[in-house]
This record gives sequence, C-alpha cells and structure tokens, in this order.
Amino acid sequence: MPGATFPPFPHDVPTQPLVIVDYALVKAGDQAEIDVLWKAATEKGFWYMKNHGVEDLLDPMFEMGQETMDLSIQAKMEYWQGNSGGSFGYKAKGATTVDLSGSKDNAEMINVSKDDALAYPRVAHASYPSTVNARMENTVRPFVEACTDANNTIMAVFNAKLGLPEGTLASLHARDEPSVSEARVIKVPATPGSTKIAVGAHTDFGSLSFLANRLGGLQVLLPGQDDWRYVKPLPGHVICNVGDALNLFSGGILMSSIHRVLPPPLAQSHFDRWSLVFFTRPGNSVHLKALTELSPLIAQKVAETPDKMHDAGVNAAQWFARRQSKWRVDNQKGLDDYLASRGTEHTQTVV
Ligand SMILES: O=C(O)CCC(=O)C(=O)O
Ligand SMILES: [Fe+2]
Repeated sequence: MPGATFPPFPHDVPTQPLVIVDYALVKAGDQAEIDVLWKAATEKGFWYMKNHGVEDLLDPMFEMGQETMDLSIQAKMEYWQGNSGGSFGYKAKGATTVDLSGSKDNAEMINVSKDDALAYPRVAHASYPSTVNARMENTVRPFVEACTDANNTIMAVFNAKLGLPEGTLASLHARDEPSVSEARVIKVPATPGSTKIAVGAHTDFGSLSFLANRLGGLQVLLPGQDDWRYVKPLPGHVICNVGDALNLFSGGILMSSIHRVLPPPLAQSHFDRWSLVFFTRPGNSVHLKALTELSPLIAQKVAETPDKMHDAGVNAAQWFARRQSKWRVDNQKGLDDYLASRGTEHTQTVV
C-alpha cells in the first residue's frame, strides 16, 4: 500500500475546504502564518499542514500497520484493548457502534502508546505484536518524537495566543508524565459502493491530532454547518485537529469539531483505506477544566458561555477511560451511553 497509486479523489462529492498551514513558518515564528493557524483552530478546529517534518516516517508507519493487520486474528487478539477504557493495543472491527441504532464500525486498528514507544524495550503500559516491536525503535519512536515536537510547537503558539503564562500548556502535556497519547494505524477494508459509516461521529478526546490520509473518507461537520463534507487528502500534507481537552482548557476558544469516517468515495471505495494518527493528550493526572485563573481571555470566554461545560470534574485519564469504554458495543445500554461516548461539542447533533 505505501507508494500505491489510487483513483483520484472525486470532484463531485461535497468537500470541506481547509486552510493550509506551513508548519516550518509557524515554527520560525512567522506572525502571519501563526495568525492563519489561530483562525483555523478557533473557527473550524481543522487545518492542513505542510512542511511538518514527518514526511519520511509516514510510509514506514503504514508498513508497520499493514504488517500488523496481516497477522492472524488470533495473534492480533492477544493484544486486544479490552472493554474497560484501555486504548493501547489492537481493536478488531465491530467492537464499537457508529450510530444510535447500534450499527457496528468497520475499522480495525493498532494503537501504540507514546510512553511505550519512548521507553521501549521497557514496558510503560502495554506490550505489542512482534510487527510493532520490530519497528519500535526505527519507526514508531521517531514518528512519536516528530509528531510530539510538531504538536508541542503548535501548543506553544496557542499558549501565547490564549495569554497563558509561558509553558502552561507544555506543563499539562509533560513528556515524562504518563498519558494516553498514542500513535494509531487504522484499516477500513474495501467495501465497494458502500456508504455505511466506518468510524462513528465523534470529537477527539485529547488535545491535538495529527492525521495522514491517502484516500478520502474522513468527513467533518463543522460549527454552523448542517451537512457532512469530505476532507480531500492532499499529497504531502497532514490534517490536524483540536480535541476536547484543548477545547476545555481554553474555555471553548479552541474548537473541537465533529468528524467521522465513511468508506472512500466512489472509485476509491474499491481499495482498503489506511489512515495514521498521532494523538497528543494531557498528562493522566491533569484536571480537565477551563484555565480561567491563568488567562483573562479564557475567563472572559467562560463568563460569556455559562451553559457550556467548563469543568469535566475528572482528570485526563478518567475522562479518556470513560469515553473510550462507552464506545464499546458491549457497554452501550442506550442513548445516554451513546452520547457520553461522542464528545463535548454539539452533542445534540452527534447521532
Ligand atoms: O481515519 C481517519 O481519517 C480519521 C480517524 C479518526 O478520526 C480517529 O481515529 O479519531
Ligand atoms: Fe477522530
């Protein structure tokens, strides 16, 4: 699959344009580019990014994912994530629901903890299939390091724009504090002509997501929109989005937007869909609430939006485990469980 050629993304499906942020310029402190990033993060919560420094690590990560998915189901299930809120390891198709009527997902995935990748061969949280271990030091760890750098650079920009004391967001995402930050490879097997949802509508749980797509299928429902639109994959670019933790820390200034995955559109639906994500999430012990005491801007936003939830009442680890466990078919008893799994934003529309 790496290096494979696919039919082009079709012209005649509803597509959401997103701005392209030049990461190299952001990193160099270019104010105009920082303003482009800030506008995207606060208005849409999604943007493309180029010159991100992870280009050479994407194919090896996809290869790791393919080698892993090619293992037998028994070999993969030895590393099953379980139903109790854990996320590291393997998830088979059909373990989660994608809609209120209980339809099941069509996405197989392997998640590798950032802490495990950095600590390897020491085990911080979990062990992984041989196909992951074989590439842990030469592929997974460099990928995790590069994505962490990129996400930390973006968070430093947000920190300044939010008027937070220097280093605040960095300290909430400290490298050495255990977290549920992770790398993920997803396979959605080809289902020619199908438009059945493969990954249900959700907002991301963590702070920042860094996503590489080759085929279409990702759809967004941005604020103020009432129709789902595809995000067209652009060669050489990644797609970045804000998650619920940054939405909460910022009192809602940073936008965590709803998205889902459908099979790739039209001619692309004849191919397996592979995607690759790195999720930066806060340290496990970090309390998830608006940082009102640290920023007048955040305090003002919170005062203006009293109906919004500004304190999750739990730390990042508890928040994540609750959301993750409610995704599971086995844990969904009704509407409340379904909604609790989906996200902080616009929950009334995530059905
Ligand atoms: O596969 C994709 O394009 C998106 C996956 C996603 O939204 C997720 O894993 O949270
Ligand atoms: Fe997501």
